[in-house]
Amino acid sequence: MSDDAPLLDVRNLTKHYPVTEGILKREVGRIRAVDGISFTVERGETVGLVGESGCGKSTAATTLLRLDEPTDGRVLFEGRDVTAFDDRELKRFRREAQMVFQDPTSSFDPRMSVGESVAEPLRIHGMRDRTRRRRIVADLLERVGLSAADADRYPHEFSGGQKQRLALARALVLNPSLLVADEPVSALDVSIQAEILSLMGDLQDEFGLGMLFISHDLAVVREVCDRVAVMYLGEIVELAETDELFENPRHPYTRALLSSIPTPDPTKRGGGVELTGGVPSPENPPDGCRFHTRCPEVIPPDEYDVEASAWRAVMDLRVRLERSEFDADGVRELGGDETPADDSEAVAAAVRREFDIPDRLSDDRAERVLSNALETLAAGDGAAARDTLAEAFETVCETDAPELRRTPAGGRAACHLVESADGETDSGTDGASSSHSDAD
Ligand SMILES: Nc1ncnc2c1ncn2[C@@H]1O[C@H](COP(=O)(O)OP(=O)(O)OP(=O)(O)O)[C@@H](O)[C@H]1O
Repeated sequence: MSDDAPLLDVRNLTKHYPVTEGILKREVGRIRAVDGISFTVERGETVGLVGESGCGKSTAATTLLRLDEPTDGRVLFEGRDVTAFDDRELKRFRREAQMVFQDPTSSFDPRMSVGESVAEPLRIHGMRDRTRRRRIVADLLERVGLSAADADRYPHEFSGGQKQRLALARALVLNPSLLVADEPVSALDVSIQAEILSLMGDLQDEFGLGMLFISHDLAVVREVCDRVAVMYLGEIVELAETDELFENPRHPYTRALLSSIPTPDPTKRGGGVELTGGVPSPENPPDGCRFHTRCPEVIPPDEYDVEASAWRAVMDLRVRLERSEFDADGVRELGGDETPADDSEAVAAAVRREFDIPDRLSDDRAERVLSNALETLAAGDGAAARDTLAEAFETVCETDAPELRRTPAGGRAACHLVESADGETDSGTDGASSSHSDAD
């Protein structure tokens, strides 16, 4: 053990779930649930892990605790390599690192009194003395705002908020130094959420806990976290001090997430960033920057001067063509009855309307490429249209995966647009890759 080492140091953590087929369970693909994430949690610090549903937050939690075996990467706990722990070391680690889940109801056995449930980890870890167990539980129940007498009651007698208090008591009964909380308040009424968050803050101070706080609720994350890591499709795209991240988000995805937080002041709401398209499948994530298929700031090639919204619209058409979700038949349907199938101009206009592409792009050369491609599409050759657009409009965002680089403000972001600490905007210039620790 080393006192200088971070409490938790996650390096290049990876978890892929195999996709299998047939009785022989032949592997035909992999779900890249977590794909090389690195971050640290210091003693007493709360680090938030945020991102849309399915981006890999829960998988990150369970694999770093080795409740699920990682596919690759290392997890160091107080400098010791959790990924190399044998059964005995793992048992000890399970005392030091605890998890709290979203749904407190399913985490209690309805047939056990809550006192027995809270004391269970003590029993499992060898404390035979029943009276001592009861004393510890009574003390903890009081510390989480319940009463010692509650120990003899059963889970159904408690509200959701009270059950989450019980879950916290159980997580703390072994005196851990790390708490991983996966959406700990999202199943609770908003009025109760604040109480539980405040209790968690108090307990954290009291127990000196480091905490990984997983949530899709950015308003909550802003309240409780010291630093925040933003995940997209299995990767961390930005990591920064909470104030910095909320005041000055560097990654377009972070900006889009923040813009979806409702605020009481309608003039401040949103900033109007709207993401197009759904989240791609983690089984087949996009090449380059995984966010490029939805990014409002996707970079046009140098040779064209096209405004961002028009460029995004053209990219949306490209994404649909690449995924073969849109072809000549789809194009004809767009036109409806008024558009004769052989009127290629009318069909092209219908495609522009569908994708919000302007009638003319402001850049003449880009417009020529687009009109040619639309004509080919209207003539029934979607693949050729796709190739024409791909060749002429290739962007760095789809060819190069940006590395997670240090920003001038001290955080990290993985985007070709983000200026790194040394003033560069190209990738790979300061060596701070996503496979390195973020211990700054
Ligand atoms: N056991 C599993 N087998 C196969 N795929 C899985 C498994 N567990 C998770 N996944 C997939 O991995 C991806 C990440 O899931 P995960 O639950 O970690 O995301 P999340 O960000 O926590 O989402 P949510 O906020 O909805 O819980 C998803 O595509 C999910 O379907």
